[in-house]
Formats: sequence, structure tokens, C-alpha cells
Amino acid sequence: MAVYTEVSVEQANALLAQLGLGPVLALQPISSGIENTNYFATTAEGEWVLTVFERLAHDQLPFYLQLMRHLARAGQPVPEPRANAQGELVHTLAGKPAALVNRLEGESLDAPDLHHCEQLGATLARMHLAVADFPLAQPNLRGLAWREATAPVVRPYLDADAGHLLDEEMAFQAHLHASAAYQELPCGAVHADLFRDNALFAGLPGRERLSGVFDFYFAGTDTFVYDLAVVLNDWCVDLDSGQLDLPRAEALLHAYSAERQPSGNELRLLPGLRRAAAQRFWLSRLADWHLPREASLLKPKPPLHFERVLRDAMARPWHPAA
Ligand SMILES: Nc1ncnc2c1ncn2[C@@H]1O[C@H](COP(=O)(O)OP(=O)(O)OP(=O)(O)O)[C@@H](O)[C@H]1O
Ligand SMILES: N[C@@H](CCO)C(=O)O
Repeated sequence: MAVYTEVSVEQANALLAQLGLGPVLALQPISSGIENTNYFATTAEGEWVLTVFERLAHDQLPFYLQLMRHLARAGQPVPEPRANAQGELVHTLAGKPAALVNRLEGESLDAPDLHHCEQLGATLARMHLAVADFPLAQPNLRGLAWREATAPVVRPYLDADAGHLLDEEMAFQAHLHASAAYQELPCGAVHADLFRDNALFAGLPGRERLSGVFDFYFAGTDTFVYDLAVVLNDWCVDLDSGQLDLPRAEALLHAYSAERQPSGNELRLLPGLRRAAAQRFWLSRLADWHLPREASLLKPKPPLHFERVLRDAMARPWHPAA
């Protein structure tokens, strides 16, 4: 369980009162997640998720919370942050920034099938369309600059073969990001971490509907095709081998394209962006694995998986037809 900050009922009640909500009837720490402290809170008004931010500072949060509110109000299945009487979305708990959002129903899926990938692809495209009038911008804090800074920190923990792979990929990504084709890619505020554990599905087994997507705390302004690559690398990759599962990838992209048709340039650069996305999570998992922060109980995710996703994306690039 990644509970970095213990929250008492008294502390939760004080915050809920500021948000116009009654006292907590139940407060339950959430075991999954590795970035923030999360609790489910029940009040007479409903079910909520209380997040205490462990890495992000107060002034970084308005971008994420306003993006969630923008998407929720545009009809997207995204939790809406609750404001206080002053209209602020960022609150304080135990001296740290905190937020309260409505709890979505359903469960995340360990093994999404074609039907789930289609729903996620369509929702991703609609979110990309819905940010056209979102006024805030913030760089992706796990973008190329972060990767270039992190690679030398984790490289000493790699064997010679993996170290060589990392060097080769850094050079490739620098070249890709400097290209004219990359510079022309359409951008916007994207989730940038929309893994299968950041979406919930509700309904009867085999007929589940996507009830929502959450955990926008790695969102940033980046290319839409990078966001699509992050999603393909998780929803459509075989977790045992790290290989792309073509039927799922094709189903997801087809559903995405029915809502928002990617340009020829976006499709041409998708293989390189899949490598960028694989490298981003390889690096963050390496950092969490070798340089862990203190926590009550922390389950870092294995970095090797994304090394294999990267190797597969290099060895068997998927070039979808326009
Ligand atoms: N709005 C919500 N509705 C329902 N459940 C939620 C909601 N937000 C979070 N959760 C639950 O809390 C868990 C942890 O949330 P989240 O993934 O945001 O944590 P995190 O520490 O930021 O995680 P990560 O490691 O994925 O970055 C989720 O797996 C989900 O079960
Ligand atoms: N989705 C990430 C964790 C949060 O960034 C991973 O699976 O490594």
C-alpha cells in the first residue's frame, strides 16, 4: 500500500467541512497507486476520493485539476474536483496539497479485450478533441528534458546491454524531437499516463462500459500521438512478453480514428512515439526501483517490462495504414 501520509478522520472532516460536505462516515486508505496518498471517503452526500499529493506542489496542481474539471464539464467521463467557498480546487491536508473528487463506479481491468480497447480508444479521441478550448498549458514533466536528466541517474544500475539500449534510444529520441515532422504534430493537454489501472469499467462481465478515467497528475501539453502511444503500449501490449498485440492495437486505433482521424504525419511518427513512451516508463520505473522514496508499504513496478516493450517497438515497429 502506498500510503505516504496518514490521514485521520478529524483531518478529513476539517477538509470536508470546507467543501460543504458532512462528516466522514467511512475513510479507507487505497492500496493501489505509487505516486500519491489516496483515500475513499463516504459522506451523506456521496462517495469521494481524497488525494494527498506527495510530489506535486500547490502551484503545480491547478493545471491538472482544472483540466479534470474542463473535461468533466465537457461531458467526458472524468472525476470533477470539488471547490471550496472561494472556488479553489487545491486544498491543504497535513501540510500538503490535497484534492477531493467524486468517486467513479466500477473496477479496473487486468486483461482488457478488443471491446474495452475500442471504448478506451474512442474516449481518448474525444478527450483530445475536448481540450481544443482548454486555456492552460504546462509542459509534460516526464517529457524529453526529464528523460535526458533521468537517464544518467539510473544508468549505473543497468548492465552493459541495457545501458547501450538506453544510450541508443536517447540519441534516437533527441533526433526525432528535433525533426520538422515532430514539430508539426498537433498538441494539447493530454493525460500521458492512461494505463489500464487508470480507467474503470462497470457492468456485467463481458458487457462492461467504461465508467471513467482518472489520475491526471502526469498530464501535460504534449502531442496527441504521444498520448496515443502511451495508451497503446499498455492496453495493447502482452504483459508476459512486452509485445504489441495487433488485434487490440488495431481495434483501439480504429475506434480512436472514428472520433478523431490522425493525420498522415501522426501515423508516420507513431512508431517513434511508441519508443518514447516505452522509454519514459522504463526510466520512471528504474528510478522508483533503484531510488525508492520512504513509504509505509511501497510496491514499485518492474522496470524490465518497459525495457521489453521498447525492444519490441524497435524490433517490430507497427506502421498503421493511413
Ligand atoms: N475518482 C476515482 N473513482 C474511483 N476510484 C478512484 C478514483 N481515483 C482513484 N481511484 C482509485 O484509487 C487508486 C489509486 O489512484 P491513482 O491511480 O490516482 O493513484 P496514484 O498514486 O496517483 O497512482 P499511479 O501510481 O497510477 O500514478 C486507483 O487504482 C483507483 O482504484
Ligand atoms: N503508469 C505508471 C505509473 C505511474 O506513472 C507505470 O505503470 O509505471
